[in-house]
Amino acid sequence: MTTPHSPLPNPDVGAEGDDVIIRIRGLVNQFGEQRVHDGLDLDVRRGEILGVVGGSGTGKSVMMRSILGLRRPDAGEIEVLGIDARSPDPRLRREIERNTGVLFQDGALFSSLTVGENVQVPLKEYHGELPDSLRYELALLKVKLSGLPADAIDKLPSQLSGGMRKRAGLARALALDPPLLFLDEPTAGLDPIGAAAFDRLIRTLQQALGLTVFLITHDLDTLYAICDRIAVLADKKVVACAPIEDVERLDHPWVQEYFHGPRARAAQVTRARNLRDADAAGA
Ligand SMILES: Nc1ncnc2c1ncn2[C@@H]1O[C@H](COP(=O)(O)OP(=O)(O)OP(=O)(O)O)[C@@H](O)[C@H]1O
Repeated sequence: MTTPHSPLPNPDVGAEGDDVIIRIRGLVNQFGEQRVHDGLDLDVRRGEILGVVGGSGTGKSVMMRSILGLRRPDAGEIEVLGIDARSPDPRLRREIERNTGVLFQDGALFSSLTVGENVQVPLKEYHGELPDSLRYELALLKVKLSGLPADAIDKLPSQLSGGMRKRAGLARALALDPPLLFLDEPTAGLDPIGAAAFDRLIRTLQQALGLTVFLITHDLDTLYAICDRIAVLADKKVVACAPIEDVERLDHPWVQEYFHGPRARAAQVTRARNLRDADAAGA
């Protein structure tokens, strides 16, 4: 699959032997006259953090919604954990839902519920048989796992900072121990230190829990710090899906502008420094 600009096609698609957890083929999404995706292919491998980038309006969120079954595509195939995401069968839909955690951009917490009650929403839906005290304990575990202090569990979202609300959203996304985690702009609105801490948290949780992470971001620091591969959306398709070092070299105008501007250089310097520090700490 090549594009007029792309010497680096989406090389993994169809590769033999990969443990693919999300498989998209020929995806088409259209709103009226506007075609957002036109024959988009993508494989997400088990255990990776896949960063999804692309200009504004290129259809990153629409792709995520299609994978989650929140939008029915106009054409194409999507398999999540081997299940057809387009299936109207509610049991299959539920199976996908039970195995995926989602952190939406705004956290999407219920404002009238405490953090603990928010985290317990999916637990109640899928494990209604559990006693209240155990559900509370499970919620507390997820709250702590997400890096919040234990007393945050009884607070309302409005009593938390933006960064803490993201962590509360993450705690809820992890409530059912899903193997697959979707993050939509997780560091948007955080200051650089808060964003770096959130990146580290995602990496730590991904490694500790063996998660596969589908991460939409504009944040170059996040891409350099924690993503195993980057999928680039442009021209209504995924024009490349590869480690960042390979994507940087892609001969595509948007990629060149994005990965070779001043912000990208700053992110590269930060990564080089972090790698050096990590080497020194390991030496
Ligand atoms: N429900 C809808 N009805 C009509 N058009 C829509 C709808 N949802 C998305 N679109 C259009 O689809 C295109 C892709 O939207 P999407 O939100 O996926 O972009 P994005 O890549 O996530 O952008 P951003 O980086 O700005 O968040 C946009 O032009 C948007 O206006």
